[in-house]
Amino acid sequence: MIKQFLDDPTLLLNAVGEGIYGFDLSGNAVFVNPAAERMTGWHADELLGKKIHQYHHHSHADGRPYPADECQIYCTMFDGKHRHVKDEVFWRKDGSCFAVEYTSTPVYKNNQLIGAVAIFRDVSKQHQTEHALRDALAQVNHLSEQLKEQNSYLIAELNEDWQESGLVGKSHVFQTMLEQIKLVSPTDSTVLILGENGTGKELVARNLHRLSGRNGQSFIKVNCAAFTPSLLESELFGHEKGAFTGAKEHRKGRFELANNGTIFLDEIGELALEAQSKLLRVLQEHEFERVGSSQTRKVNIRVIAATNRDLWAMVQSGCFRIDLYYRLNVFPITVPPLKARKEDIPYLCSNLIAQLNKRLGKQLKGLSEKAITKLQAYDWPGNIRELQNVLEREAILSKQSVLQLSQPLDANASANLNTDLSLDEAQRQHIIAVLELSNWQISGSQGAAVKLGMPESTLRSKMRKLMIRKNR
Ligand SMILES: Nc1ncnc2c1ncn2[C@@H]1O[C@H](COP(=O)(O)OP(=O)(O)OP(=O)(O)O)[C@@H](O)[C@H]1O
Repeated sequence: MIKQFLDDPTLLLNAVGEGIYGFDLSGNAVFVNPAAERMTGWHADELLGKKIHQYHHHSHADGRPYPADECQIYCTMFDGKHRHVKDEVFWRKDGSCFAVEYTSTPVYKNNQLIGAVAIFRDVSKQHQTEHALRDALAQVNHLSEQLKEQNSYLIAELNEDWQESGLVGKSHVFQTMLEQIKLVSPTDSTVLILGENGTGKELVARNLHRLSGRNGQSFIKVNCAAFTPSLLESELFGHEKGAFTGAKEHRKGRFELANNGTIFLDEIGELALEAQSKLLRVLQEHEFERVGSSQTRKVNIRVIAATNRDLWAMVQSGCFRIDLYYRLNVFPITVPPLKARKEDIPYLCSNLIAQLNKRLGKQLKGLSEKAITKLQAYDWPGNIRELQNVLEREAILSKQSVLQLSQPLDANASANLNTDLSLDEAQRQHIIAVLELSNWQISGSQGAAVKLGMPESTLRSKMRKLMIRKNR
């Protein structure tokens, strides 16, 4: 059996699936196997003894001529080196061509180069598959871009539902809080809103009022930390003319203004003990007197209070009246800090950026994925207010419509970074940033002077002093 193959080695060469051409040193065909015949359409007797480069290899795929002295197979016949070629075509007898991958190997007899053998494969199917794959990949990329755009559109749509409430968040903790709001808002119960600074306590209070039967009436806010104890009393209960120095006219207090509506006592933990007793009376009896008056007035109000303090600890240390504590703590709602609901950050950003676009007259599309990851890795001690500030800073500085967050998130870190700047230099940089934002327009409602809150003439003289000029 083996002997049969040894007697006629062409049996094996004729059986292989690859095309095989043998050449002598003049480039004439000395062997053509049946697979080569099938692939090219040229029969062996048409090629043997001829320079077959002219038959199957005369041009490149784009039609440019392929001179024989550049032919990689012929080169092997001259330099005796092996070659592996991938991006060429062979021409068929019918004038069409097909992509080939071939090797060109020198043939030696007694250490002397006597010719070359080219072994080739039709790789047009492989190329077609590769092209199809490349097309499919391009289509997938295109679709994924489209999806991303639609996704941000969907986020915006989603926020439309929330626009009225302003309360944005899908996280479990936040949804639980929204449920509580829905449950308690139609009642007249006193609500105590607890939570860190900037978490959205005021927004919750406004929504409690909006969803209540009192929503056609006033919502009156009092910031208990903003007044001295004596001023706060007149602020809450009003005063009569001449009740104290400076009381030139009688004035209604916030409780009277809130009659039939809602009063929101923000920062209730800052209330002085004396004011606490007076407040307790209103909450218990729904009545009070204006400062300087003995006339008792009755009001119908719903009370919502908020604090970022631990009121119970204040009760224990004697700074907060226990009876007032129990009066207020009827239905407590805790607003979660941002770090406890980081999955809400993309929704919040989408909403906050929409607000910034309106306010700053920008057309920001959103944040890059990297930026969102950066925001989610941060702990947000200042909560949503801090997030708002970061986005606003970035919106002012960014020249791109998709924010990348180039600035450090921690405002203290950025302040530290800037301590090296002189006051003039810090002013210079800020003015340039605002000018850039205003397209170097100084006057008008969209101009830099308005944004910087200074008269045009002051801005112009500052620009001269700080040598600020548009670089163009
Ligand atoms: N869920 C939310 N979605 C979108 N914006 C929010 C949300 N909660 C709060 N904000 C925004 O964050 C900012 C801070 O909210 P708010 O003033 O209600 O917080 P606060 O807890 O009352 O703060 P403070 O304790 O400092 O008074 C506001 O501009 C508010 O519109």
